[in-house]
Amino acid sequence: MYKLLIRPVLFLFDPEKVHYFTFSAIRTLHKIPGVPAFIRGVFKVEDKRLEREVFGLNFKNPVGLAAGFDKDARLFNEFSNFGFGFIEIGTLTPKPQAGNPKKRLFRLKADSAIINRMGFNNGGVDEAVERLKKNKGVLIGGNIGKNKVTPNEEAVTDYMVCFEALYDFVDYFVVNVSSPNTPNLRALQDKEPLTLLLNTLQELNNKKPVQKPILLKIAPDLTDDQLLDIIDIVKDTGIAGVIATNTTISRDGLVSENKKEAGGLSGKPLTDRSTEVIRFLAEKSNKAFPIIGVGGIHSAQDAIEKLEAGADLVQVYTGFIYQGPKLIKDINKALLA
Ligand SMILES: Cc1cc2nc3c(=O)[nH]c(=O)nc-3n(C[C@H](O)[C@H](O)[C@H](O)COP(=O)(O)O)c2cc1C
Repeated sequence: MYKLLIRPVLFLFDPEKVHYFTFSAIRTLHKIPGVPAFIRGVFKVEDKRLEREVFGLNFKNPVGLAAGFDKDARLFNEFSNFGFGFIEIGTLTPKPQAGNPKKRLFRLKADSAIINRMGFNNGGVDEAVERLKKNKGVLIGGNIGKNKVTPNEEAVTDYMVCFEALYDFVDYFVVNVSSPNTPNLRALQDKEPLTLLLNTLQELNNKKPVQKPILLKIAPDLTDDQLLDIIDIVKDTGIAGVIATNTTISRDGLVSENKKEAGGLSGKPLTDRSTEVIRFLAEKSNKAFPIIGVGGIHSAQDAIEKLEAGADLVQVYTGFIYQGPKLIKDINKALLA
């Protein structure tokens, strides 16, 4: 129904407007008695065999909603009704920021892809915390970043502020240094600044009565040498794992007119590269740490390939837009087959 009826209408309009319209529609629908239970009935697949224990957390199933969709933690309770095993909110920054000027989100329909240059538009971490207090039991990842105006030399403080604010309200953390849309952010992926950043957060974490898993989200554009550095950094800093991958700056093989837009590319053109990164990390590290696989999952088979390449969990974003909520059910059903 989504691909035949809903998507053709949604795709007639500006993608960012559709995003906010969809949020209002889902919120409104959830206020109608019986509808949340109906949505759960249609989409949720509950089965012991889908449960996973990864970095000490118990996931009801291995399919999550990737960061950037519910940046401000507005709708995580409602989204979990569509069958996700976990929801990653963010990227959040200490202070609210508007992000880049519109238009900044582009569909590449012929490529089953999206280009975005949102630039961490978000209402700031404190506002999100207020909403997270209304969590009805959803497993939440908190994806954190730095404000655009914060120079890289002071970036550590921004991540610390977000870590402290979110600590009581998320189950795991994601350090995002891989978005292509905040100038110079990806320089923080270099060995020295990254080690400093992760060590500092680990120190904060170690002071807490309970340590929360901290993961690093990486770009698909890293070279093999840089990926080997990442393996060393994960070992040296003792963080819990890696999310592979964020969007790419590559434009290889695209046919859509919008391919010239600046920003990060997600969706089908990213499928193979992100799986390759997962396989490389898993093989070269001898599976030393858990990996969340994300990038171009548009079918159950795409998800299975990532799990077989070494991912412990997967996330979807662009595939959710192109395929609709049935994608999550398809993946979970396929895992039971
Ligand atoms: C519009 C949009 C906004 C995004 N915002 C974020 C973000 O704020 N933080 C982040 O870590 N990743 C962000 N991402 C990246 C996704 O979480 C994901 O890593 C990437 O899109 C690849 O997965 P996909 O091909 O399933 O979309 C964003 C992606 C899109 C399309």
